[in-house]
Amino acid sequence: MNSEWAKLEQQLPAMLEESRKQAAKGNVAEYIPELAFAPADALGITVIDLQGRMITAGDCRLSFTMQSISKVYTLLLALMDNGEEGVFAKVGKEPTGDDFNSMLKLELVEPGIPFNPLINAGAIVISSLIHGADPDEKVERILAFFRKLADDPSLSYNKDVYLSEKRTAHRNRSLAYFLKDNEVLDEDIDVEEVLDVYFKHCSIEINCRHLARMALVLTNDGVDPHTGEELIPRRYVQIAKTFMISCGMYNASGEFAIQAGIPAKSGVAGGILALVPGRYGIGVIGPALNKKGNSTAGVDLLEKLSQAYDWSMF
Ligand SMILES: NC(=O)CC[C@H](N)C(=O)O
Repeated sequence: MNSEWAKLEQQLPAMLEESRKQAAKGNVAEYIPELAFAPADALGITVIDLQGRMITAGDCRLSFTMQSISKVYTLLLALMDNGEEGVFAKVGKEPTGDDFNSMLKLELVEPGIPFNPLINAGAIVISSLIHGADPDEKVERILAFFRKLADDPSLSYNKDVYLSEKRTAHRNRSLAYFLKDNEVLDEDIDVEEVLDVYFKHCSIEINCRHLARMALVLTNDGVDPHTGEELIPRRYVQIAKTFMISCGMYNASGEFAIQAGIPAKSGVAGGILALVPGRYGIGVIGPALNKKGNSTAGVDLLEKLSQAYDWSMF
């Protein structure tokens, strides 16, 4: 393993430059206007191991918003707040095969609960399950949890991205009102308040090091590798990692499982959080996306790394 680390350190910069070429095949997300300002040809990566060693390459300093990556950790907080039964009464456990913001199956399949917590409809329901007296308290609890996981007390959400999404989220708004009509969001729930929590956690600003560190806690079964504190019960980490394999890369999760075979979660700002179980936490940023909403260069780099170092779990 030590020799793998040394090889990785040596080979990563060249591999990254090779994968960067894939950025030209993608486009930066524009449906949230503020995301369109991201540098399309950027690619960066940070890898951290359980001893706390770190390797970085490319544009690893770039700041960006978590977007859908945050859904893995709001799911974990919702599980810690409500238990498995409470959560899975409201969201399912199956991939959809549809786009992440699709409404299709909500009407098509009874009982109208979202198929899983990583599509937008599912994550909006998860936002409604986070404990807190009001939206501000819920957001504060999410931030406090994420700060511990990322080991950075200054973590916060990006106001410009939050407001940009809030202004333009017609589709998410329609999903949420549909869920309210289906009574998946209870009668006493204010839809706009739930959406506000959702937009804010999607707008949490991070860099590759934060992602790698958040992944490392999952790699280590929920235990902070440095303090030894249990931050997440192991059972819930197991659930989150399973969802990352089956749904983490949207409707390209099957393809990614075949090519890379490691748990991962992408977001439309171009971030990917990935982990090599028992070994590494990985954060990647590459803002240019393919049609399914995953970073073109980021996916290419993770697939090449996994194949070169035999990381697939399968
Ligand atoms: N796929 C994503 O990253 C989607 C998150 C984004 N905030 C949205 O709701 O559309």
